[in-house]
Amino acid sequence: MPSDATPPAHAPRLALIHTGGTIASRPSPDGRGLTPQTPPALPGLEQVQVTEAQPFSLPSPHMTPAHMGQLAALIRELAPTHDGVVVTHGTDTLEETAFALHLMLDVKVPVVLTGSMRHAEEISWDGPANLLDAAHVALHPHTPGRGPLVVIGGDIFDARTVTKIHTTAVDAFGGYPGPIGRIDREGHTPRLHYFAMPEPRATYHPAHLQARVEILYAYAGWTGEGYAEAAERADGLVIAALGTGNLPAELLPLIQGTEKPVVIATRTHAGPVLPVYGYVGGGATLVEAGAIPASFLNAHKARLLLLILLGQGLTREQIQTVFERDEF
Ligand SMILES: NC(=O)C[C@H](N)C(=O)O
Repeated sequence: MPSDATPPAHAPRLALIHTGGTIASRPSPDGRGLTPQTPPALPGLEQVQVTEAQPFSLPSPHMTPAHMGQLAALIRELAPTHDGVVVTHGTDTLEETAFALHLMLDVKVPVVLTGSMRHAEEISWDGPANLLDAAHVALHPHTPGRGPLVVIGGDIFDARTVTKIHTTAVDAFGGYPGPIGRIDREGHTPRLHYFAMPEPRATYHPAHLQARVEILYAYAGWTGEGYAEAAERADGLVIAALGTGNLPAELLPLIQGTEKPVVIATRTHAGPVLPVYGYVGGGATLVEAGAIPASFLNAHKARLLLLILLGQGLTREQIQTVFERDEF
């Protein structure tokens, strides 16, 4: 597979958007632990014209769908005058922002998200290398058409499948089936390989991101605690169910009695939700009761898809079709 970047005709223009996270963090002066303070500087790209923006500076557990919408709007504004966009972001919810952008953005230029696991005052500070990798990936001629990507530790991930798999390791990201590409450096020269072809994807234009979608997490012995309350106050539910999308028997009548969309994801870390089991609460009975299998999306990505589809005014049947046909 080709690996050398073709030099562009003009100086490449990169939009660098900072949103906070550990990549912008340091120990706070009051001794209370790390907080986002200073966005990281982009090292070693003298030939590139960089425009920086910082719409907000948050630890990523404070990110909301509204922030994701704000970020999408800013990227739409910057994309026409840039060749690539890099977003620095906390790693905790990075996959959610990446997937929300994947669903909402149809800009022509690459969008690459990155973060760091160690802060600027640590000996193993991984911010500069991740940022430089992300910039190289964003400006590489083989990147357009792949949707927003996540670059961490030299691995390049698709927004649909990437997930945080470790709380402290520098290689904190994975997901099934794994990276779609890899960036390394030979001296100062980036070497980039993609292992997958760009794939078509659907994009959505929700009128709002305010739908309330709650996630319930299944476990052995769950008899539906919390379900009725969540179904009452939310516009839709996602259940991180068991295995291929099964639940304890007590959940079946609850789902049968719910008009609002109920999406069944899995708490297992890889693989699709398939309605194969016919015992009470088995996936086949849940689908018969109207539940919607989440395909291979994890619960928090299924939640964002449902929230965006509700925000676009889709009916439960239309939502089911999107999930069934993997239109994301
Ligand atoms: N490594 C990180 O960025 C974690 C941090 N708590 C955040 O997501 O903002």
